[in-house]
Amino acid sequence: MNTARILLVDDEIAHLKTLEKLFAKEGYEVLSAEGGTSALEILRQEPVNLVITDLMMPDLGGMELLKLIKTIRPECEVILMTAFGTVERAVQGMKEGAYDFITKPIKRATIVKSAAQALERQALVAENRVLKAQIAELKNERTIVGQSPPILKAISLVKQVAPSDVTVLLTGESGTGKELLARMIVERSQREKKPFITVNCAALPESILESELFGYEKGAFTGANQRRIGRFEAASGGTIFLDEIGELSPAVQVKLLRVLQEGEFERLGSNQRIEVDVRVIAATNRDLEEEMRTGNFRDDLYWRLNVVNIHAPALRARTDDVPLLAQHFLAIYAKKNRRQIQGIRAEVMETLRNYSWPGNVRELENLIERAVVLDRDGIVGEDDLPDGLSTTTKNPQHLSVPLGTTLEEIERRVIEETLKMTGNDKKLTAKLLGVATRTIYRKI
Ligand SMILES: Nc1ncnc2c1ncn2[C@@H]1O[C@H](COP(=O)(O)OP(=O)(O)OP(=O)(O)O)[C@@H](O)[C@H]1O
Repeated sequence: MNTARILLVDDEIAHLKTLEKLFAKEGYEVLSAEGGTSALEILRQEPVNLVITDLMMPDLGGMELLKLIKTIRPECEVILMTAFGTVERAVQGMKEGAYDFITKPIKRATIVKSAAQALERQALVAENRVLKAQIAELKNERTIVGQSPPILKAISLVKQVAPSDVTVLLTGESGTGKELLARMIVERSQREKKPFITVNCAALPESILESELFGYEKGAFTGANQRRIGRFEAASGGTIFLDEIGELSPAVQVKLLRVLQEGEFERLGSNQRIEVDVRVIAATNRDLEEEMRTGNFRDDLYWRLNVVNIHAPALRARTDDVPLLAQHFLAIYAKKNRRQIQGIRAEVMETLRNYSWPGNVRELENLIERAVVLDRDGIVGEDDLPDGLSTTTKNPQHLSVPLGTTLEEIERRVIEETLKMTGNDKKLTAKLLGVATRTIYRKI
């Protein structure tokens, strides 16, 4: 059953009746008018989604009617029906805002398809308008887009801790927006105008990382031709963001612990103490508690870093944010690439919602950028998605168990399947199942 309302306008009564039957059979609600004037009368009183009108009518022609509709009901779509000799006028009609024109004699399939597409565009435009309004509202949240409870919780914690100098540990999978959250903390802190230095601890080899962070004196090692200050000194008075903190070697962990505890360190090859006032924000996509247990990460450092923990939720745990984020990136990349794109087809949005997003927001961002560049018809459709995305789409998985299964067995399977779905992320699994992480460990 289609809930849309279609108004048919034609002075040829027999033709009008045929169309009435056709669209009623398709399940639409159908209204009809035997001329432009009475069509206008109906439009003034009734909500109508789509008008399908003949061009040549004695009282008020299709073109005039089109212009009036676009004035009084701009959201209403219009399809023009035209006889062979008047195609040029119909083309003119497209310029005036008609969705399509169809030449007589009219084929059933053609007109039904065109009507369905016009209505889809209308729904899309309406949905995009709502999303745009929501995004405008979010502008003062900087670029952190999302309205789902887990991201709102993260944002609210950010606001709460930003003004103090407390050390923050951001956790969450890769691409969930940890760096963005770190920037938001800085922007809302008293250190906003001071240096903000970011270091990706995984990007540098262990030997170089230590000298990058703490600097070195001339002659500290082969190739150290002159003194160089490290990132901690560069960040003095401001903030340092240490990304992928789980990758730190034991030696660097010790030095970092001392900076956090005493605010001091030495450059490589020097005995001189250097004092710094730096706020530390650290991030990791590893399970540091697990790393602690296996002896890869120092307990004392962990507790120093984890004064406040803010968790950036995986995108699959907040699928309600997918349309907002998709729309947000669409606006950004359409502008950047100077492309006019009206929106994203409903079925594509559904595919995106159901996908499991192992690369999280970063993956969604890349996907939309690609779609914007590839798109040729002004609407992001299935053809603009990478091959196989829909087939790899993972609906929130279901577990079916025969009645009579023991609760113990059901629990075991739910935990196993949830672990699989989250890529063995115990913390996320615990969150999804509403239990403490240690419960998951215990059950495993
Ligand atoms: N909530 C969000 N709203 C808007 N953009 C977002 C959001 N979350 C992430 N992004 C964007 O996604 C991309 C990845 O985010 P970011 O680099 O902050 O993730 P990350 O968790 O630090 O990743 P990694 O662990 O791999 O360093 C960035 O381009 C960022 O701007």
